[in-house]
Amino acid sequence: MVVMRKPVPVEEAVNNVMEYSKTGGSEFLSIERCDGRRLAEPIITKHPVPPFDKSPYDGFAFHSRDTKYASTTEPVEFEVVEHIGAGNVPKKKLTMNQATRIMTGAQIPDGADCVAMFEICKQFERDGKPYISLKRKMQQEENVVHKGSEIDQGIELVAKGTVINPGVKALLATFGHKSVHVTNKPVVGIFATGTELLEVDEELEPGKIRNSNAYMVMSQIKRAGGEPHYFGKLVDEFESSYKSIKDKLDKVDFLITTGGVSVGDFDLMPAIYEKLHAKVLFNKVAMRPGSVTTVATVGDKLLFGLSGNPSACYVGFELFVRPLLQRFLFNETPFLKRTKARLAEDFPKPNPFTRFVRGIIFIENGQVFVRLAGIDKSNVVTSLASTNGFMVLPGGTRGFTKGSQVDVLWLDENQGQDTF
Ligand SMILES: Nc1nc2c(c(=O)[nH]1)N[C@H]1C(S)=C(S)[C@@H](COP(=O)(O)OP(=O)(O)OC[C@H]3O[C@@H](n4cnc5c(N)ncnc54)[C@H](O)[C@@H]3O)O[C@H]1N2
Ligand code: MOO
Ligand SMILES: [Mg+2]
Repeated sequence: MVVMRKPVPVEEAVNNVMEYSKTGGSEFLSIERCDGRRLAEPIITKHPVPPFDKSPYDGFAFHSRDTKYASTTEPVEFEVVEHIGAGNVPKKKLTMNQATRIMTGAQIPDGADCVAMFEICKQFERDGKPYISLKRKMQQEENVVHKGSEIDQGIELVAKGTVINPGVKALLATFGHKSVHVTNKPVVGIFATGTELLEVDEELEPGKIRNSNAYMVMSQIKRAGGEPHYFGKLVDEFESSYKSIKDKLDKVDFLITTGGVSVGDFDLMPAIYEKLHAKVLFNKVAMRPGSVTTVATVGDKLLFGLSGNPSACYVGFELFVRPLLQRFLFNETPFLKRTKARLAEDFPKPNPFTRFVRGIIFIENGQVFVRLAGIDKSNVVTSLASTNGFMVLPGGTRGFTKGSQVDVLWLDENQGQDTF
């Protein structure tokens, strides 16, 4: 007789799993190879930015007091005593009515407090020497970018756990990080269970299907910042499956199996958990799809028994595995981003359990909408390719009409949130 399982509310199940979360270690990577990884330490400014007073324009630097009486009728004249480009340091200290020809990004010479752009200066020569004249007053500090005006030294700019994007990269380079301290990727092992499974390069045979879950889950692991280790597929045979799973447990940070978690005669995972002396946190969640999702611990390792049905497997990963991987990577907002969206079509099915419908979230006229990505069945695989989020339809409802407001979870969004 099949033992009845007690469904746990999804939020309770997620929070229960998160109690077993752990953070990972860290490693150094070259600045060229750290894209998409997360910082293992904050970026703290090592020096002021900019590190010296500089010119924002190509023009002439001089002292503004010399322009006090400048006008269209009485232009002021400066002798140009030096010429510097960015990267060169001015050697001359300017005195009255002297100017330096200066390029964008070059250091302001001593004795100057402003820069006039080429466009407002008239250039000429007298006795073989370069001169300029100017018909307007300049303000003190006009067109000077001051040392530290962007940011001072010793300030935390980017928090630990932040994803290294091109902007973060610019800061790493600005402050001289040739190698970057990043969080380790969690190593996630995968077994796909099922005698019916063929490998991806095998021809179809009667009663068999190709193993899509393993490749889908590997890709989900990568998207969540982890490193997948695929250990192959297991036929539904107890001893060999038990042994393979036991052998690999201490080689990974997390272990995922797909299939074999329900109540079928060849669903071996419940018996395998028992023989492993695993503590089963739950084996039924009040949600669709993925109600059979099982999470267990063996020592300090978490085992995720995801459903064999592709859509259920996909949802189970995003709700239960992803936040743990994010936490491992020091992400302070490990849960999927949740916002409101309007249903772009009717969804007439009643919901005994909370439903996570694979959806396409889109924006039209500034409003967020969501529509079905395809057939809403646990055993389908075809709706997953266009899925970019889940509609969250609460249990105990009789369906939803077009235009209703529902919660959506965003899958491609890096900016998560700190609660489920
Ligand atoms: N009497 C009951 N039967 C079922 C229940 C139940 O409560 N009582 N739950 C149903 C629900 S809900 C789901 S979901 C499935 C879960 O099944 P399992 O997790 O045990 O998975 P399997 O039986 O191994 O396979 C189910 C289905 O998925 C296909 N599959 C498996 N692995 C893969 C793979 N790697 N790639 C692609 N497809 C895969 C498999 O061939 C089956 O068709 O149980 C219901 N039954
Ligand atoms: O676990 Mo099942 O996915 O509810 O169809
Ligand atoms: Mg089964």
